[in-house]
Amino acid sequence: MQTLTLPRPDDWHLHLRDGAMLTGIAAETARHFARAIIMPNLVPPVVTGAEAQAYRDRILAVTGSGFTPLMTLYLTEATDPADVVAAHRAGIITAVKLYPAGATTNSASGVRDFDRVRGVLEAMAQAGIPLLTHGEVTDPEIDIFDREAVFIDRVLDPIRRTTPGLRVVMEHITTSDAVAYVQSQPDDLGATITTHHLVINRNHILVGGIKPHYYCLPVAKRETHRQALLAAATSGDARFFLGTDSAPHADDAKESACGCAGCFTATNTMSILAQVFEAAGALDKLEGFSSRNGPAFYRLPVNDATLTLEKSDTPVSYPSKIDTGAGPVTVFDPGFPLYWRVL
Ligand SMILES: NC(=O)N[C@@H](CC(=O)O)C(=O)O
Ligand SMILES: [Zn+2]
Ligand SMILES: [Zn+2]
Repeated sequence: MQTLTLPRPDDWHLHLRDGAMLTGIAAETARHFARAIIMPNLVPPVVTGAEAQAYRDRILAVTGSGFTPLMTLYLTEATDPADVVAAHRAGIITAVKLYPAGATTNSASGVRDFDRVRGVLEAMAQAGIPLLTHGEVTDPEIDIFDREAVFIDRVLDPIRRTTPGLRVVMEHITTSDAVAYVQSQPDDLGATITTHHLVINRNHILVGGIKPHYYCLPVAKRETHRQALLAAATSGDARFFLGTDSAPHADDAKESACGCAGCFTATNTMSILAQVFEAAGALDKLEGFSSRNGPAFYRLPVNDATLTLEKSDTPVSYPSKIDTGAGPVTVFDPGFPLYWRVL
């Protein structure tokens, strides 16, 4: 029996939601991951240090202390730089999240005019607080498949040039353009890659009928982009690390005439990744991607605890849905059987 033991992985981009959904899904992550960067796009969003602290307490009440939620603030044009710096200094927050207004789920309170957050970004650069970006422009003229590449040119690169020292994570990258941009920059820039973007391309969403459970933002691109993401994730380059962007929505909100964006992958992420990395001939690179590169970027220790995966001869079973008090949530289906089981 083949086994693989890793330092316990972390998830550097995760949606846990709140209330009944949080209660129903938090264990799916806490079972395998030691820490996660918790996205702040609740309704209403997590914008102050006090709100982040209260949200952290609600998460810990569900997970218990074996899991460490690393909190983020949702950047708005009214964000107070002093509050951000104080929350960071007090150990309440790890990073700040930039959503262009209207770019994705619950982003209406995000940023419209990037000049209006310059003061916050400068304070973050000085204090060493990373900025996490949902990297898509919202200009209706720009095709949805081009929105990430245009964001890099029009928004991200100008922000980084005018804010020296600002550490940035490009979240959930989906294009070869983003991979190339990270590779061209110094190591104050990192990027998370999701599990699902290593598995699906846009055909999975659209061929043979529309598949709402494969719809997320940024939307999956053509196959050449998936291959670029896979090459980056398996390259050993420490600037690329796992952020699942596991984003639960109740099935009735996904299977709708206007379905929500988000794939829920917490349950089977580690099994899928082991399989994908093995198929790419890079099983030895999984440890860096899921357990070492993220802590290195965030200047945190690698976890002492471990996680062991075992390869079976027969496919492992996992639930197709998680029942939550907020309704059932469909678990991402990679479209192939999984043989790696987390022990
Ligand atoms: N990725 C998604 O498609 N959805 C996320 C938001 C986000 O990460 O952009 C969500 O909150 O549902
Ligand atoms: Zn996003
Ligand atoms: Zn997300």
